[in-house]
Amino acid sequence: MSPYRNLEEYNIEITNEVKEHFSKIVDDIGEDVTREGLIKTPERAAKAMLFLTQGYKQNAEEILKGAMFAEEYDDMVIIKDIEVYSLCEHHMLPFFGKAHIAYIPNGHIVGLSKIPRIVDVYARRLQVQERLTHDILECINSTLKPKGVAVVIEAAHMCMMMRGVQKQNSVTTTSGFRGQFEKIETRNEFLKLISSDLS
Ligand SMILES: Nc1nc2c(ncn2[C@@H]2O[C@H](COP(=O)(O)OP(=O)(O)OP(=O)(O)O)[C@@H](O)[C@H]2O)c(=O)[nH]1
Ligand SMILES: [Zn+2]
Repeated sequence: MSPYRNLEEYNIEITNEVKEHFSKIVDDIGEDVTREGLIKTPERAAKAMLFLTQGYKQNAEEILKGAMFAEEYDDMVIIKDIEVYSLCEHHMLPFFGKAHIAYIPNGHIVGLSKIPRIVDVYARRLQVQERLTHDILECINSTLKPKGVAVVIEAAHMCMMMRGVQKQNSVTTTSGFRGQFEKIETRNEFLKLISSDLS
């Protein structure tokens, strides 16, 4: 089975069930679900929600294992500014921002696109930013077994912007470091490179 399962493979019964729930929500908030503009809304919302949570059906380890190549390169590899869109598990509202990821190979490198792909696998679930950071970190660490891995995520949370505390400019930064990145010099080099426009 492809590790990149997507919407086309979604179970029609689940889509219809989620659609019925959205229909009820539209009704419960006082809207007219039969109004022209809203007729297809429960179905669209169901498909959007299933798309945004498709990570539960995907396997990040398989994605990484599918493109690991033996290579004697033992310097830092950094992929920065990877867009992240996730849903906070408390309010099911989006949080979004950027992930910066680095690893130091240990006999194997990985296809570059696979790093953003595994970010999406873990982001497309109900998450907290801390767990998202650690899920990505542990997946790379246990699958690629590099000499070191680092993950930094900077994100804004709609549940803190549109409602609740209503702060528009706060950004949450989470990070995780394993192996050689636990050494302060290596970690600082990574942090310096992700803050530069030239890395
Ligand atoms: N640590 C962490 N907290 C998060 C994340 N996303 C949302 N939250 C927080 O989850 C908390 C849930 O707190 P509750 O008091 O149960 O919910 P609430 O009454 O809606 O809280 P307010 O947002 O303060 O109105 C809030 O403080 C949110 O800011 C996340 O990724 N990580
Ligand atoms: Zn929230």
